Amino acid sequence: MSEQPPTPASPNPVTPGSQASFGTYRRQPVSFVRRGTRLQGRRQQAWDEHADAFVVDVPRHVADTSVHPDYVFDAEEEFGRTAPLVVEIGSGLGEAVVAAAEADPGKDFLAVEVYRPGLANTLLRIGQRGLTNVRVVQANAPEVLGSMLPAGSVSELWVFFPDPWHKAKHHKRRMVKDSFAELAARVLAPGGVWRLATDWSGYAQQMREVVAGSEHFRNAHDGERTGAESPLTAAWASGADCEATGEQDTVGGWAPRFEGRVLTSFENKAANAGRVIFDLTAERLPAVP
Ligand SMILES: C[S@@+](CC[C@H](N)C(=O)[O-])C[C@H]1O[C@@H](n2cnc3c(N)ncnc32)[C@H](O)[C@@H]1O
Repeated sequence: MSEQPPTPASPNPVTPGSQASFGTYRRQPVSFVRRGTRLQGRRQQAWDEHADAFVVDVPRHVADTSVHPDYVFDAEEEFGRTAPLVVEIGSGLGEAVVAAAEADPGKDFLAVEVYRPGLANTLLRIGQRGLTNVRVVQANAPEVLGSMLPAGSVSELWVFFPDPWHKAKHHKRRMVKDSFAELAARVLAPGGVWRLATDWSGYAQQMREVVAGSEHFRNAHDGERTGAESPLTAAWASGADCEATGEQDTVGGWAPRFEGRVLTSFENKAANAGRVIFDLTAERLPAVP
């Protein structure tokens, strides 16, 4: 755990349940809804036992999930070593990040999540496994990527099963959009990898377009898995999450399932509901001089 960061010169007051509860944050749409923050039982116990060691204590700005723009995370100080840093955005209950940290002790992991009970669950798992290479932060992801993490400091960025925001009027609240690709590009080192997964075909197509439209990324599986091999063709055949059109996906670009991603309860539910899982892998290109 790093030392307490310097108190910002003129911090705005923290406003629990502020704009974020209404879907905006300084007029920007946010990708989450506020859910309960109260902890009980084993989660409260895990928080009490492990928060000091594993929760990154960030100074806040406009809300209790915001990050003060002056605060910069120092991974070397935090972990006490230099190692590749993997960041998972929207880590939920921590199943994926904790399993990966256990499997790969040579890397450091940062779980970013706004949902406090999810983070408490992550702490519980960290404690059960005695891991030292994971930290968690309760914060709005775009702020973590926009200012908290130093530019080029991340080797892998994971966004697995972000909230789909189905209705067209809510699409602006989706996390993965052009502006998010800019933030992802900011934190990833050249050659770094952005991994994405979703169980919603419409969002999968949006993700594929975001990657294709960004000058900072190359789809590592461009043109692969078209036609009968494409998960999109499968989704269009099944009609599990969209109208069954029987069309063929001629674009492809889908990655094989990322073997470092364990099957979370969330993904399991999606698969049980018959939805197809989409993986995408984007490689951070070197900056254009
Ligand atoms: C659908 S869940 C998926 C959780 C996990 N990745 C999994 O696969 O089980 C999406 C998660 O993203 C979190 N989330 C949504 N918007 C976020 C944001 N702006 N910053 C941090 N976390 C966010 C939600 O709280 C939720 O836990």
